[in-house]
Amino acid sequence: MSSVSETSRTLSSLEEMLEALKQRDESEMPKDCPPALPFRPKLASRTRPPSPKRSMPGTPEKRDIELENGKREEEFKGKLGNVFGAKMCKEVDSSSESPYVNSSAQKEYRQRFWENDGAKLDNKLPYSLPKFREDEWDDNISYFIEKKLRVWCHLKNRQWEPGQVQSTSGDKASVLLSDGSTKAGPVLIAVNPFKEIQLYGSKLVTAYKKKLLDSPHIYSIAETAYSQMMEDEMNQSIIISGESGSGKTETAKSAIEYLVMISGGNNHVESELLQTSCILEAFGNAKTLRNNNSSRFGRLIEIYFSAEGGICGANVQACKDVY
Ligand SMILES: Nc1ncnc2c1ncn2[C@@H]1O[C@H](COP(=O)(O)OP(=O)(O)OP(=O)(O)O)[C@@H](O)[C@H]1O
Repeated sequence: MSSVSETSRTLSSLEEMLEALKQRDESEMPKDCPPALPFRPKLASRTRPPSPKRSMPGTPEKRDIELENGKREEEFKGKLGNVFGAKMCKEVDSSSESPYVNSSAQKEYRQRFWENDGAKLDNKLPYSLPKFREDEWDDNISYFIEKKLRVWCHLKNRQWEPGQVQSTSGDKASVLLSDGSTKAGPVLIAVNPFKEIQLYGSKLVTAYKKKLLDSPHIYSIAETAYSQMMEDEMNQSIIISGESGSGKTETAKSAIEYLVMISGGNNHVESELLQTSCILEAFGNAKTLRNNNSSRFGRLIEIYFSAEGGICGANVQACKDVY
């Protein structure tokens, strides 16, 4: 009985307090104040609304874009074609996440590293480190223009948009903004066979290297990347994506195997790469319903090649956990 009376006393005092607060709010509220907005219910699921920073570009028809110098300039559909508009872009802030960032601060850092430690380190290593090159930015730009490649531009409104470099002058480039679409290189769709198949090995490597075979294969993708790298002297990327257990790790190993074999068979680097893999897998793999040896982390593998096309080093980075 005593607990019931205690509860009713607490409730009534709470009600009194709420009433007092309500009266105070009403007395402070201006007479012509609009009614309060309806209560916004919480999202039922755990889905997050899209971040405005990552939102997709809007319609390319006619937009007002703030330029680097603070002026605003209208961008018209069809000024230089049907879908594109042209604008000037400057070198972007080095703190941003663009893969195309090549700010003066970064250049200075790499130059300092190379002058102080890089050269000493290079003498000790069994392979050569990639050298610092002053003209790296210019090289990239002329390559992008020639190949009509898209670049990501950081606009003044903090949005990223893809565009095509048209010309350069000094530290500025004239970029034709696109409607948000872009294209990638060749795409391979591979199905995990879940059994040993006779589709790998040195004979097939030779066949793909000599272009005797052109059927879809990870060797064919690796061959294209390698020959484009040698031809254009530009970095190439192979992105392997798919659901858990689809065979990404095994496919990556086949790509490395191919690159090692066609570049002169530097077994030293290959064995080190595979050993690194063992250590990473020991710490970062787990058995799941889909895969007995599932990598619970992403992997960025960089392979460095000499000008002659031989492998001279590699770098493996484990990225964030996968959920
Ligand atoms: N090309 C292949 N030939 C034969 N078996 C394969 C092949 N690719 C994958 N497998 C089999 O499928 C299993 C899962 O492959 P893998 O670990 O490469 O998948 P994954 O996509 O990396 O998975 P996760 O994202 O979970 O790490 C392998 O352990 C192997 O048994």
